[in-house]
Amino acid sequence: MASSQQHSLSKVPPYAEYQGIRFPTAIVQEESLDAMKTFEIRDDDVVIVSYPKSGINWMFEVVRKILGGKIEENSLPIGPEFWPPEKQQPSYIQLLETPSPRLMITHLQHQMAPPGLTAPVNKVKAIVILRNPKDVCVSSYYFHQKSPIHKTPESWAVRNKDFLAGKMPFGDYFDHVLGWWQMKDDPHFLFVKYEDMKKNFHSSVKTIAAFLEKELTDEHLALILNSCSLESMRKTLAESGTWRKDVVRKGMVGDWKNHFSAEESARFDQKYRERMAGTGLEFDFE
Ligand SMILES: Nc1ncnc2c1ncn2[C@@H]1O[C@H](COP(=O)(O)OS(=O)(=O)O)[C@@H](OP(=O)(O)O)[C@H]1O
Repeated sequence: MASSQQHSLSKVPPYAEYQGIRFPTAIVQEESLDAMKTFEIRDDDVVIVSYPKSGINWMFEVVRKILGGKIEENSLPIGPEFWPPEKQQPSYIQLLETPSPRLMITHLQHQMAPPGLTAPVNKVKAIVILRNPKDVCVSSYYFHQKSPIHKTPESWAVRNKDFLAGKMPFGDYFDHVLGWWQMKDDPHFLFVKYEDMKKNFHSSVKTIAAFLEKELTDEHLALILNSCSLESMRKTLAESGTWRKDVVRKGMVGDWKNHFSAEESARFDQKYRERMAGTGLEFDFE
């Protein structure tokens, strides 16, 4: 991966590799990835982690509304590895200058994350949002057709194969999920599945608030449930005038059934069994 201070969207190739992982060069630069090795995580940081298209924006809205105050007022989903083209400086520098408490997101794999996030002595609170790979694959297929930072998939069949082969921005889905799953017994980590949020949003929000040590009044809870519903978020993000305008699409579990052939599904199932066997990690696919 070549480092570049000039990274207007039209001039860069869509992806470059860093330590064997593909990154969208329009928003992730080598300098930022290098900086992750020493980027300081603070004890009172809250970090949301996900593989792309797993619901990180949904989780971000929920968490910022639970935390309230300055975090709710000021926060945009900023990842320390990002360098949005419209910004003069990389996000990690902006985050260094951000007063505590900070709320940030990351799509980095476990081994590339700032060491303070995964160290045994960490005090940070990290929430990992996970989603079944079939729906993630479909979500990426549509998002990458719209997003200027991604290559438009050649076809559904190619996207399906590339996803299983791990040829995706931010790397292989299974590597990503299994890397972070190593933290499952760490009390500073909370793992939440997209499918569980869909099934019982009310209890998911309460679990997340308890993890963040925030008491929610009934009124506050109702406000979160309402403002983070699929339709509310569709409206607010569509009006955001940012890349987030295309984030909310169907927002359902099982859309893969409208896209996968029987053969594609069987290939996914086999890969899933191979990679997930013995991890105890299971998803609802329906
Ligand atoms: N409120 C709410 N409820 C349910 N689902 C929601 C919500 N907000 C976002 N979404 C769905 O999350 C998918 C986008 O994931 P990410 O936010 O991780 O995308 S990104 O990686 O930041 O581009 C994308 O999934 P798909 O609809 O399957 O494409 C969004 O629709």
